[in-house]
Amino acid sequence: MSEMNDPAVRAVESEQAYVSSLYELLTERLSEARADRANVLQAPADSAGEAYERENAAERLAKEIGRLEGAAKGLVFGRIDWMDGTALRIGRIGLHTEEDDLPLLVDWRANAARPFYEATPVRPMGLRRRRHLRLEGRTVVSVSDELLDGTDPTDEDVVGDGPLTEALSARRTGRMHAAVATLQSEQDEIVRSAHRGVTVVQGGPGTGKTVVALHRAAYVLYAFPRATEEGVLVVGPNARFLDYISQVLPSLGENDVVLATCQELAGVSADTVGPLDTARLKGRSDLADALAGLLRVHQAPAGDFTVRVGQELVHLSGEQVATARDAALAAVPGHNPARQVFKELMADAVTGAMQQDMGDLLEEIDADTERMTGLNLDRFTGVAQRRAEGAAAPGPVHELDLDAIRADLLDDAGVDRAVEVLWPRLVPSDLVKALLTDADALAEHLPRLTAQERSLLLRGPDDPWTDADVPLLDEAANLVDGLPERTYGHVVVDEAQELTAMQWRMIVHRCPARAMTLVGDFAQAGPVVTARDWKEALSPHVGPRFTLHTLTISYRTTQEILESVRDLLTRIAPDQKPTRSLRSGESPRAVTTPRGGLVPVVVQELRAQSTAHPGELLGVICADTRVSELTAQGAARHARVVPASEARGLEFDGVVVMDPEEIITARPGGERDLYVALTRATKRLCTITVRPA
Ligand SMILES: Nc1ncnc2c1ncn2[C@@H]1O[C@H](COP(=O)(O)OP(=O)(O)OP(=O)(O)O)[C@@H](O)[C@H]1O
Repeated sequence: MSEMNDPAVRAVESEQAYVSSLYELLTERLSEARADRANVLQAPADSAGEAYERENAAERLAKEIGRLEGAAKGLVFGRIDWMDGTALRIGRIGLHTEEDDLPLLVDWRANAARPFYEATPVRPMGLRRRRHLRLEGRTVVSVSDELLDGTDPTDEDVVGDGPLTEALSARRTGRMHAAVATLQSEQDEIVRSAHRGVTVVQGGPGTGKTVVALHRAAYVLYAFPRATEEGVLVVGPNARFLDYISQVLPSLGENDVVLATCQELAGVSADTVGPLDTARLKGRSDLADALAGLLRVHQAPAGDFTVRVGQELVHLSGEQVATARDAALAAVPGHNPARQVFKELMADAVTGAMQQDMGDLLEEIDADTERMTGLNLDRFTGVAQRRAEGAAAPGPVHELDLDAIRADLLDDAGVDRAVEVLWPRLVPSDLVKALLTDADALAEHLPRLTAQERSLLLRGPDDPWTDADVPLLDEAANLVDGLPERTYGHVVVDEAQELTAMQWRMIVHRCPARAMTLVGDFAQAGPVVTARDWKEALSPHVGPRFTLHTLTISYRTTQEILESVRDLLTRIAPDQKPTRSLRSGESPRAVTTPRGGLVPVVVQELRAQSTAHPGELLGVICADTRVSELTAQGAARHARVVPASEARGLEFDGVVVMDPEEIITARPGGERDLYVALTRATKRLCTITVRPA
């Protein structure tokens, strides 16, 4: 068959013409946006308002430019043909000509694109064919078709290897790529879900939880205007992981999503890692109650209030103070903002008391004068007349300028000192210190902990903050200064099984609408977490209001590797159904070595693998304490050296796991760390075990 008669070649050529026109349109849109931005920036601004408008317009256009640039790679990847002969191209963003409202390219998130992901031969949704296009740069290099209506292929169809197989067999690059062209229907269903509350996605290693989380973030931005307005946040377990996923959303044309670890959210840097037992305790929500309890001690717990105004001492009773306290607490969240309200209420109460005193005094004078002279002073001051005309109280002391007195009171240093005694201004970190450096405060506010547990929490005043202190500092900031400055319309949490109760509080404070997508796997939980399932983890924060989905097919870990970890999985998560894999590959290899030779054998294995499989991404996962030794011995020349505690979510073509026993014993829950380490490879796994002496 000559090339021209080859349906694959013809299909590529005809798609190329269409794809080229789409790229031309994209280039045109980009030039327009760039020119508009240049014009906006050059336009004169005659007032601050105009300058502000100009800045906003320039920012909007910069975002649009970023969106178009981000979508350029792999701009179009799909086409669906209906049985009636019409067709739609599916891509990372939508594009249409100005004259014509009909899109030349449909955004993958649009309803019209749904059949591309959902149609099957059993339920073709009106489709005859689904076509995948593979592009290199702007060139179409292959197409591959699936026929959905049961008809035989014609000369126009190119039925071949599925694009999923192709995507899965591609080499890993160390960065995750969008899976928008090959999202599977069980994944797509969650990504496109209309549910706006809390969606939980669980599934074994490599089942695409991260893929679902990130595509869901992009979908939410497209489909839910409130999320676009208020922003989307993606939380990941560490900087290494965030770096791994960082390109996915920009490649879907979404540059505005905030990616952060919990530490970054709190804006606190704490490089020290504290002991695990302590960290586990600090993750409990009892700590939030303790901080709130300690704070109440600083919010006018009891007592009266006396302040000097001019020559007068004005006194408010404990009861009046308590009324002001309760009203201030109800008025605004946060101790410091509520302090201002408290102060204002106290100023009101003081002026009220003065008014009362003055009224009593004047009435006494009136009565005395009238008794002694027969004169009615009210008549002379015109008060009686004003009263008759219906003027509002305050009656006889109308002449006192209460507003001025109140303003003076609010500015008065003496008043501030008196308020400070009842309701001191606080610094959030001081509140945490006040709790953790004082054995009595710990005993009073953490009655449910044992004395030994409390002693684990006790710290010196100058000890550095640890990573487990971060959520406490954030909680304190919330209690002291009020809600976080930045909140989001939708929050996505990856490796969500890793969050402690205190970290969940951080997330929930930033998501007032409680619209969240949470993905994770409790079989992979680290040692700090105490919850064992979603209900336990989430119910204190969102109650029973979450929907749970389970992904069942692994796209990373080969069937052989999954089988080799089956016993381990039964031990760490007896209730979990084993995952089935789409991939098969080599059987995992196990190498044993005497203890002394461990590191050289690992480095030798890495060297051998990197030579045998050039261009592939190789990782070596070891107990955390071994990272520097391995690096010093040259492991990093052949592979990425990953501490077991940071392997969650990552993937490599080949993985060498160094000394599984050491990973198990390195920290509590070490078998789960090992399970994570063993399930990171897409192709080959080698474990290097120490032979007993
Ligand atoms: N529909 C898909 N098309 C192409 N690749 C996919 C698809 N779904 C998942 N993958 C790939 O499978 C691999 C595993 O996916 P992902 O990291 O999302 O799994 P995970 O469930 O988050 O894994 P883990 O439990 O280890 O964190 C990734 O390389 C991802 O790109």
